[in-house]
Amino acid sequence: MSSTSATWTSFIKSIASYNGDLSSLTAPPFILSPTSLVEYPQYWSEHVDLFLAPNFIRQEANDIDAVELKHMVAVLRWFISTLKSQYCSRAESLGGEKKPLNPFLGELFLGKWTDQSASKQHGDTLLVSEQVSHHPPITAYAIENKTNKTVLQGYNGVRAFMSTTALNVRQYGHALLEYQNLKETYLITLPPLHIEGILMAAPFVELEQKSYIQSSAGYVAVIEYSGKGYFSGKSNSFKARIFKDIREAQDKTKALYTISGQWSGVSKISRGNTLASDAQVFYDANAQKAQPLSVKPIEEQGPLESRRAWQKVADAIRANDYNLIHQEKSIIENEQRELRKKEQADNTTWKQKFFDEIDYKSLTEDTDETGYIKLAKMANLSHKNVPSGTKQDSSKEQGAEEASHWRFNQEKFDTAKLAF
Ligand SMILES: CCC(=O)OC[C@H](C)CC[C@H]1O[C@H]2C[C@H]3[C@@H]4CC=C5C[C@@H](O)CC[C@]5(C)[C@H]4CC[C@]3(C)[C@H]2[C@@H]1C
Repeated sequence: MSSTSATWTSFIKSIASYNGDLSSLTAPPFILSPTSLVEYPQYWSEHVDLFLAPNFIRQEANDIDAVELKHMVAVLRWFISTLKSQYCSRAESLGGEKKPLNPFLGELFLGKWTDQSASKQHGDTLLVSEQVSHHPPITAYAIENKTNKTVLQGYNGVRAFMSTTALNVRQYGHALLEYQNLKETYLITLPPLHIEGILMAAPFVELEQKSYIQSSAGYVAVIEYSGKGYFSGKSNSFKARIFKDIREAQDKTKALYTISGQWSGVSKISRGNTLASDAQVFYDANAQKAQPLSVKPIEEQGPLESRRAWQKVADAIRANDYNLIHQEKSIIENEQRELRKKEQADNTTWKQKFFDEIDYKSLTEDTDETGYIKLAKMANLSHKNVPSGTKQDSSKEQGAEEASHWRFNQEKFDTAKLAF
C-alpha cells in the first residue's frame, strides 16, 4: 500500500468520528487545495454573458411569453451555467475535489471580468468576497456590473456530517440577484450536496434534493438534482420546472417549461410539463468556455488579500511539503490568535469591511430593502437559520431561531475605491 493511500486510510478513520466543523480536519497534503474558500464566489459569474442576458431581452411583438417569463428562463440558464464552475472546477483542474484553505476572519478576494462581448455592452463586472465570520466560517460576496445596474449579492456557510461513504454538506445562506433597470429581483437558494468517492481518495461533488429561484415577478423555478454515483446512470443530473407561482408549483402538470439533463453537460428544454422528443438544447456546459476572473498580481495586493496572505502556504502545498505547510499555516493561525486576543483586551471586535450583518428579527416585508422576506414568502421558504431552501413550516424549522443575514454595503464598497 503506497504511503499516500496509507495516510488516506488513516485520514478516513479520523473523519469517521468527525464532528461537523470541516476546518477541524487535518487532511493529508495531497487532498489540500492551494485555494482559499474565499475565492469560490467567483464561480457565480464565469459566464458573464448569461449573467447579464436578461438586460438585453425585450418583449417582442409576436411573443407568446410575458417578458418576465423570458427573463426567468434566462436567469435559470445562467444559474445552471454556474454549477459546473462551482462544483467541478477542482476535479477538472486538480483531478478531484480538494479541501480548500480555511479563510481567516477579514480575508478578502477581489477580481474583475473585463468586457469580452462583441457589442461592448457589458462593461466590467467586479467581484468582492470577504470572510465575514470565522466561527462558523461564512463567506459574503457581491458581483456587480454597474454598466447594466446588475448586482448579485449573497453569503454562504456550510455544515457537514459523515455518512458511511460520503460527506454530507448542507449550505446556509442564499443569493439575491437584482436587475435594477428591469426592476426585477431573484432569490436563489443553495442545494444540499455530498462528496462521494472519499473511500477511493478521488472525491467529487454530487448535488441532491432541490433548490429554488423565485422571481419578484412571481415566476418560480424548482430544480431537482440527482446523481447516480459511479456505477449506473448519469451523474450531475437535474430536472427544472418553471411555474407561474409557487402555488401552481404544487402541481407538476402546470409547469410552463421543463428543462432536463446534466448541469455539467447538455440539458434540453420544452414548453409544458414533459420533455418533448424534439426538445431544443437549453444549455451545453462544454460548449461555452468559462471566462476566468482576472486578479491583480500578488505584489499589488493588500495584506488581507487571499493569494498574498496564503502565498507561502499555497507554494508549500504545491510542493507537497507537509512540514512547510504546517509551519507556514501556523504563522497565519498564530497571527490570528494574537489579533483576537488584542481585540478582547481592547474590548473591541473585528469590523467587516463591505458587508453588514442584518438582524432580521426586527425587519418586516416592508422594511427589508432587499426584498428578501417578500421573495422568501412568495416561495414558501423559511428565512430562519436553517439550511438554504428549507420550506416554511417544515419540520427542519422547528426550534430554529430567526437568522441574521449578511448584506452588501454599496456605500462602503464605493468609498473604498478598491483597485481591481
Ligand atoms: C471528509 C473530509 C475531507 O476533508 O475530505 C476531503 C474532501 C475533499 C471532501 C471535503 C471537502 O470537499 C470540498 C468541496 C467544497 C464545496 C465545493 C463547492 C461549494 C460551492 C460554493 O458556492 C460554496 C462552498 C462549497 C459548498 C464548498 C464548501 C466546502 C467543501 C464541501 C469542501 C470540503 C471541505
